[in-house]
Amino acid sequence: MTFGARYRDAVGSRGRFCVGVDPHPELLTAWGLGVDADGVRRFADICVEAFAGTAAVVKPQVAFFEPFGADGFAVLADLIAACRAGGALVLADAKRGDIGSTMAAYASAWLADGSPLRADAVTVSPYLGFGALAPALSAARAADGAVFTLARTSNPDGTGVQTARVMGTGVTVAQQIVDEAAGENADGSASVGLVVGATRAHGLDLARFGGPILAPGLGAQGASAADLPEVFAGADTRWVLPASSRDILRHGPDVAALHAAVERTRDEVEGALGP
Ligand SMILES: O=C(O)c1cc(=O)[nH]c(=O)n1[C@@H]1O[C@H](COP(=O)(O)O)[C@@H](O)[C@H]1O
Repeated sequence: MTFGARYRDAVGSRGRFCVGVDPHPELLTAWGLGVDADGVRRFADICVEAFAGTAAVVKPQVAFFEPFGADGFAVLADLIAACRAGGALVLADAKRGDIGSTMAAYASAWLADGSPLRADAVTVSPYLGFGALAPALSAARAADGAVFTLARTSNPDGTGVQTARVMGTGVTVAQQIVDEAAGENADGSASVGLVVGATRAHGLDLARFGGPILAPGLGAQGASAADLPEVFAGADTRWVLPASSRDILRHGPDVAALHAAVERTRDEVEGALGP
């Protein structure tokens, strides 16, 4: 079953929302946990309980596990496996990007069967050239998984480079990434997703893009569900996947409150985007 089919099933039954698992040190402390591997493990266990059976997509932010070394990666591996076992798709937010031969190794870590970190999808950065992502795209297809490539990020610092014109064309860097990603999805597999922040007008033509569009920025970065129809006017909103981390996680460590926050935000998103 292609990633596209699995994705449609997940959002069809659970709604369009991606919850981020970002164990910031401040959140660990606010949850009464230590800023150490044991604290991250407890944080992850609570997130599994609250999200694995509810959210269509769970997105662990790898950066917050890395400071704990091998112990942090062991927690991450268990979180990924438990969320997948609970029926959520897992998008590992690792933002990998390197020369092609190195991308193949990254892709096998996050997408190959048998890897301890095997997720359904991984975020990648196309700024060593979209073509450098080719081994990751092949690995994604082989695994019925996906890579989500940054296009127009939610942070203000990205604007200069992402809205620059590609030499010899009138097309922005971000639009060229969208167009190349759309070409990869022409086979209908939806094995390439985009990352387009929900925080502002992105200036992209997304009309021909047939794959998931991760839209981070809800809550802590200022975007709201009510902004989504305008920001994603012109896109096929069935593919838009709004995401939030801190605005959900601030309701922890109470499992019921976290669960309710996901359902509430998902309902707001579904209401705003419409069928
Ligand atoms: O790829 C991402 O998920 C991402 C892309 C982007 O443009 N902006 C962005 O905020 N993110 C990630 O989405 C999460 C946002 O967290 P909150 O601001 O707490 O909702 C973080 O893990 C970011 O690394």
